[in-house]
Amino acid sequence: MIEFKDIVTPVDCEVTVETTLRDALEIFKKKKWNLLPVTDAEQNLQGVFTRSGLYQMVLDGGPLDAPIQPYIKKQARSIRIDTPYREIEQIVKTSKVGTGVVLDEQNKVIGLLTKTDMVGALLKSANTLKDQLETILQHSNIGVLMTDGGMQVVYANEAFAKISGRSIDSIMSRALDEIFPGLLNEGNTPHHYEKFKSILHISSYETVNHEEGKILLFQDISEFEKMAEELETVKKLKLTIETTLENAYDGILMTDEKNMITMVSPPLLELFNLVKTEVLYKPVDQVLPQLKLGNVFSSEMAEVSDFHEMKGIRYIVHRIPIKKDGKVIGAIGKVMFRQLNEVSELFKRLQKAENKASFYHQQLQKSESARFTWDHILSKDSYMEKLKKSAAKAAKGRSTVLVRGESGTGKELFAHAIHNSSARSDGKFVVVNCAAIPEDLLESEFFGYEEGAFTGAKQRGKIGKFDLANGGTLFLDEIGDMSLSLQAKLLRVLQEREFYRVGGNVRVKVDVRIIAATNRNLEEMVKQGEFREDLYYRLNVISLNIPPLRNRVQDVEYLITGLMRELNSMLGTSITGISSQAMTALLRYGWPGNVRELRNVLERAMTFAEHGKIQAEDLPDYLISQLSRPVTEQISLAEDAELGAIKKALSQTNGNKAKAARLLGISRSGLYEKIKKYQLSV
Ligand SMILES: Nc1ncnc2c1ncn2[C@@H]1O[C@H](COP(=O)(O)OP(=O)(O)OP(=O)(O)O)[C@@H](O)[C@H]1O
Repeated sequence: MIEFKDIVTPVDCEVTVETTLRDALEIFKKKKWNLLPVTDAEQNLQGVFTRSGLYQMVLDGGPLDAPIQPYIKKQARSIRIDTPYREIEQIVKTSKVGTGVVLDEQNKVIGLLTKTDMVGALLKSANTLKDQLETILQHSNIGVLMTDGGMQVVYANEAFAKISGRSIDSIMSRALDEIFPGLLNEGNTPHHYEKFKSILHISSYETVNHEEGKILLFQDISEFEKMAEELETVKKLKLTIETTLENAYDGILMTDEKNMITMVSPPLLELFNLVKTEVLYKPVDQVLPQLKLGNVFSSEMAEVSDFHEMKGIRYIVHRIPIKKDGKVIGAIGKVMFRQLNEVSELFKRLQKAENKASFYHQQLQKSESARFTWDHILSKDSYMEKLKKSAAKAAKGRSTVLVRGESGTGKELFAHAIHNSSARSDGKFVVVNCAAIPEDLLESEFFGYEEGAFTGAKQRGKIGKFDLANGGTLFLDEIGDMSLSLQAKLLRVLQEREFYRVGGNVRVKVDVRIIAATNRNLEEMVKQGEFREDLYYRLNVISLNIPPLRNRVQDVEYLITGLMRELNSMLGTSITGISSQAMTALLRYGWPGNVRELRNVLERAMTFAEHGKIQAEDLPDYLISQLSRPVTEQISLAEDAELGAIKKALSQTNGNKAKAARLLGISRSGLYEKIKKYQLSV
């Protein structure tokens, strides 16, 4: 930067009003100045003695010793040394006076400012400027090309050489149109110049010859294109994250480096009752302080919270820091509650299954002992009550008992209770399911076999069920499924109270009470020759006929309550309620599988039930569909009562319609009509 003091010509001679023409001539001869500043003894400016003043004095014939005083010009042009350089430039350009006197801050004369000084300085600053500009242009990544008025290239920088793929030497001093045809026809407004992948600006300037030269600037946009591509990728990535978040199964939110919420998933908003627009760009520690997401900014580590609860829903928070170059620049909060509930649901079911397994394990240990008593047979039905009483009486004797009824009505339960209330309750209660054991094994199951009776395994012999039940009760379930040959052997034991083991010839005496059960029509089987008549009579000494559940109208609701209590202790649950819809569905159903089916349905529903109550949706579909049965199929309360009375009468009379009609006080044909109306299967 040029300063004024750098271009001032110092004055090293003293010229006063007394200076003589001779001295003045001497100074002018030596200095080539156009004027001499005239000062007093304190260097204050008195005026100037110009070269033309000198000539005038000589022409006037002034003696050489005469003082120059009369020829001194009083109005001298002076400039203070602290005048800014720009102003000096202006003064020099406009002033008619070629030379000015320079004064210091105390207005004392210190030098002269000549036009030569000024031109020299301007030239120097122009050169500096040129050097600076050239340095900038050479290092700029904007390609620069300059022509003179004749459109010949006068300047090109490195960046242009790079953009155009030409060396500077091959361009310089050549006609622009020749090297880059058509370039000059490009418009003056900045635009995309495809050939050089640049934005082109063309502007004009005035050359020293007052012609119009061109300056062409090329801004490389391949960098921008790369950036735009990157931006596009970032945008796509953002969209992907947003879509993922929108559809996330769990609650997720993200924060930035100031821990402000930048993204949030709908399940999270739903869980915490929040509105997206109200939480976005808010500090997470203010909106959801319970998540403690700020923790990861100090710990810089991912962490998992303890269990929390919201609206009765348990959740855990997984806090994850987002790091860049080792610095935490945000956080992700993952609020897991859905899987958690599923897992805990599975866990609950596992626990229930375990409880069940241990229950069955205990029961297994108790097998061969009768577990149930009359109290376990739940019923409010008066016929059932009577049946229990008669069975209890029969239990006291020794007679064989035949328990009949559809599958699942509780035949085995009766057998248990009979044994338990009999005099042989201390003895074993041995169960044989005649339908479940293969025919060829049934005999050895019953009577056992002697050591070495078979070649092959189990050489040591086997104790049969009769042996086991000695002194106790043998419960022959599904007796109707026993083969005729075995029926004969069974009959013999019943008659003679002794038997032979398989492969043995020693008579074994036994004292066993037989309780048999079947759901088959033995009378019909006898008729068909499938069941021995003599055995039938032998078994049918005391016959207990358990009515199906559909004929025990009051029992369904009573059993539901009782079975739920029992199942709760077995499953380890505490389901105590049942919705009225679920109850309606259960009451409307026909229960072909009887109490066993009801028990299974309840067990399943209690496994699924939440909040301590069975809902309709916890029931299997075929039961839910009871709710949507057409109205015409449904019956009124009065009809319900009527149906109940008919069912009861029929079950008390063992399906004897004449007796049932009498009991109901209606005609037989009237009963037939009603049986048809209610589609009863009798
Ligand atoms: N009155 C009742 N009170 C409580 N539980 C009952 C009652 N009747 C039956 N159950 C239960 O129903 C299920 C079936 O009972 P049980 O095995 O005694 O029937 P069943 O008539 O012997 O069946 P199957 O002929 O198929 O052997 C058992 O879990 C039993 O505890």
